[in-house]
Amino acid sequence: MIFAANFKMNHTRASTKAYLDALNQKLASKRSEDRVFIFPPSTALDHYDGDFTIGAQNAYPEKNGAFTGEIGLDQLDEFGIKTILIGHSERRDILGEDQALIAQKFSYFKSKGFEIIYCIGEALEVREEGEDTVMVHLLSQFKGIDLAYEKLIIAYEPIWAIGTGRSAKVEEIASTHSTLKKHFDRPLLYGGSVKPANIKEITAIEGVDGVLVGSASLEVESFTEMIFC
Ligand SMILES: O=C[C@H](O)COP(=O)(O)O
Repeated sequence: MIFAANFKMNHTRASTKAYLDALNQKLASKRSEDRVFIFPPSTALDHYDGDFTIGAQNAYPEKNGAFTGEIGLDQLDEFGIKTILIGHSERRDILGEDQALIAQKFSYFKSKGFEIIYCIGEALEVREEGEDTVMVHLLSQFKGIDLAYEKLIIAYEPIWAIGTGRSAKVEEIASTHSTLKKHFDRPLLYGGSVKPANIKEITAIEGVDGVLVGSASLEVESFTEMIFC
């Protein structure tokens, strides 16, 4: 099982270090087959020792250059970062990343051998049109994405469940994951209001290979409670 924490625009260098120190103490008894990823803000990227993988929430698909406000490969290399989130709905909807840029990022970081957690998800109005419409939308988000890439992990995150405290229903997750998995043979995470109260039922669903957690990962106690569920 994969447990990934996306801090989004939360935590600092200091609080991330404190979080990871506390996490390390708890991971000693982690199931060996489980993997833990932490995606802190870019300002907190650094070399950290521990049984977890640190990843970048975002980066520009260039080594370096005139890209004001961005970080690129050079800045990730400095801290040995080789894992990245791409396609998160907040990058798509708030930061305006279109599929062309997302695919460009995917191709670039794939060419550099990065492990990629690639995010897809639909808005409520798409979900309300039914499963067939949802699937057409989700599959459209794979345009330009190599689904056979061996370092690819996919995260299905219904946008209407993100940050709402209400995850998708078990049957919705089961059905969507089952259909998606007909299109690729890669780990598939669920994200969208995962928390200690629902982690057991969500990770028990066939086709769920892990979770990508936002709000409920911000406190180390909550995140580790889910890892040891
Ligand atoms: O990347 C994490 C997802 O956006 C889920 O966020 P959430 O757990 O706060 O709903």
